[in-house]
Amino acid sequence: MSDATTHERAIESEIVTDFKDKMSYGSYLQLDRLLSAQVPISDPEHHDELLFIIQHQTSELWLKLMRHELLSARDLIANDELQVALKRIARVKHIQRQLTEQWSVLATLTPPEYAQFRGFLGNASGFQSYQYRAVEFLLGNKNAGMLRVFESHPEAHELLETLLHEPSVYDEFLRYLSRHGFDVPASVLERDVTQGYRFTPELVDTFKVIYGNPEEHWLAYETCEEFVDLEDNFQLWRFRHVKTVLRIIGTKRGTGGSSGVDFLKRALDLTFFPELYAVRTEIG
Ligand code: HEM
Ligand SMILES: N[C@@H](CC(=O)c1ccccc1NC=O)C(=O)O
Repeated sequence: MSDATTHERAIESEIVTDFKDKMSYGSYLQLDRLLSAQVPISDPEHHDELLFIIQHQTSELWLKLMRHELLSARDLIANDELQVALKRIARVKHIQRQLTEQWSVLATLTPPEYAQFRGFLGNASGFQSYQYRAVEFLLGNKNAGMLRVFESHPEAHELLETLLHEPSVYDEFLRYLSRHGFDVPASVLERDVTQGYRFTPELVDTFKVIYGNPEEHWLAYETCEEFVDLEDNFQLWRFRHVKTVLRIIGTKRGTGGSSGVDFLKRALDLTFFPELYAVRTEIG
């Protein structure tokens, strides 16, 4: 009998079923480990805590891939392989979209539901996400003070300490531009990369040259626009965070000790690539 008649798909005889001595889907992906890592702490267990845990764990997995891609993009730029770096950045932008879209799943958590298990979270907070901080450092939002919350987590502290002392993707792009004949002040090329990036007016003129003749500087021009996309996407994630927090806890203080939404909103004023925005005012 055909599948259409039985409404049941026949399992083909060649399909492999014996995994005693073979690698399987679950063993390759270490699913036993992955799927035993969701451990609610509310007592009695609250139905919605699993949503809360999985929302964070999936975010951390995407952040892991984002770190991987951004680190590679930065090193490719340093190696003058800008075209390949753009491929990495294209993937990062899709990851950012996933991260931003997934706020809608958590937004189904209502204030009374969250209030029933928030107390169990103690002082745990996303502020202590070392991967989020790693991504911010890679994009250039350096802040040595952020390392303090990782003093009791040596691996995270070391990772962030390393990234703090390394150039960001933007630092490497500016060095690339200098190697390729564009004017980049020595103060930028030799800057202390552990410090937050400072707006440099001379660079706006450099970007004016690129934006004034895209055909001639196509690769640099495309990279500038990709960077603006990265920042735009990052801000969209921050905005959705603020709005989700507002609808779930209003203006309560955060479990991490901050003022809450007001503190989060201040991040919306930060920019990774200030000259790429400043140049827009100068065009036309
Ligand atoms: C019910 C859901 C959530 C609430 C109420 C919430 C609330 C907050 C608050 C109030 C802060 C400020 C720090 C503090 O005092 O705690 C914060 C920071 C943060 N949260 Fe969330 N959050 C939620 C979900 C998430 C999720 C799903 C993620 C994804 C990983 C996340 C990532 C972060 C990050 C990275 C920070 C640091 C932001 C910064 O430094 O600007 N949060 N959150
Ligand atoms: N800061 C949140 C708590 C929170 O969202 C959270 C708690 C534990 C693990 C991750 C969290 N996510 C983001 O801040 C709050 O104040 O309710």
